[in-house]
Amino acid sequence: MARKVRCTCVTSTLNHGLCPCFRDGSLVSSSPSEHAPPPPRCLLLGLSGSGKTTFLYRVKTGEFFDVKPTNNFVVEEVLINKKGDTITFSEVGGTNRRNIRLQFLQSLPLLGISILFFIDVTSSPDALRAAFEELIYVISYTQSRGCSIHYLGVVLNKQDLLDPPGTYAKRKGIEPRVDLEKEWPSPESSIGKGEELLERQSSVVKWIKREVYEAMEQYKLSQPEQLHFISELLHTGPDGRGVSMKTGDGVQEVFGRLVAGMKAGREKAAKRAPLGLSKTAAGVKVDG
Ligand SMILES: Nc1nc2c(ncn2[C@@H]2O[C@H](COP(=O)(O)OP(=O)(O)OP(=O)(O)O)[C@@H](O)[C@H]2O)c(=O)[nH]1
Ligand SMILES: [Mg+2]
Repeated sequence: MARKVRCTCVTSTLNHGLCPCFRDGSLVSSSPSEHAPPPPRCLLLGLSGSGKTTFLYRVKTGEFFDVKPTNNFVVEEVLINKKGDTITFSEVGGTNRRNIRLQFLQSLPLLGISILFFIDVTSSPDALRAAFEELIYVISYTQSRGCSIHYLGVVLNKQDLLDPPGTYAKRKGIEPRVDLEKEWPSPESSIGKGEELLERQSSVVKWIKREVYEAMEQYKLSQPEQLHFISELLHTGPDGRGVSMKTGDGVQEVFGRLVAGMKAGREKAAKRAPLGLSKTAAGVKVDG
């Protein structure tokens, strides 16, 4: 039965205490009709501190908020067009132990989902490895449950903190955290030795991308219907921009790609699936 609840998320703050949320695994919907299909859903996943909540606030309000680590999970509905269509984002906090995330994933109907997976590009190589492991775990876990991933966007966030000379961080007066020349990337031979410094920045991205593809091959995982590395936005030089939830650069592009990718992935999956497989056993239409 559709009902509204009072909670403390951003939507409720903006909407007089009312919002559509999953609480304790049960669907609470503000749809006008309880028979209307639920809005497409996207999981926001990634290690703690990678920028998931910051993204959520950005797309919800257009503003940057300095947020605290997420306990358990947060659910927000975000408008995608003037017709009033929405996406429901579910952020699973990265500080929790994996079994909490597992429980959350288990509570969702999983026939087809979309995921934005956040990676902090300034992480140390060890932390990046942990992020890859988590990403591979998420892909293999969803596939082991017979669920296809309609869209997977890997968001390489915090590019404002990379520090090639003359690029974004310096122009904006942001204190760079990673000096690419000195610290990053050391992933051994994968980075061409004689490269110009500015090119090394995009090498970081290439390295991340290659690692993910290799791991998927190693574990024999199927490709998601749509897979984007939100990395092409990383341009260097005087007009360089990056993906940064802090500065807001690339946020619209991430969102736009997600919306288009979810639609394309869903259509691709529908063509492939035999009739009738778009419904769960409980008769709930799974969308997005
Ligand atoms: N410089 C910079 N800081 C960012 C960016 N995105 C997020 N942050 C900061 O990184 C910290 C962690 O961001 P969150 O959005 O809480 O990260 P999260 O992935 O939701 O973390 P958990 O909820 O613990 O899983 C916050 O202090 C943010 O302000 C970015 O693009 N650039
Ligand atoms: Mg969070």
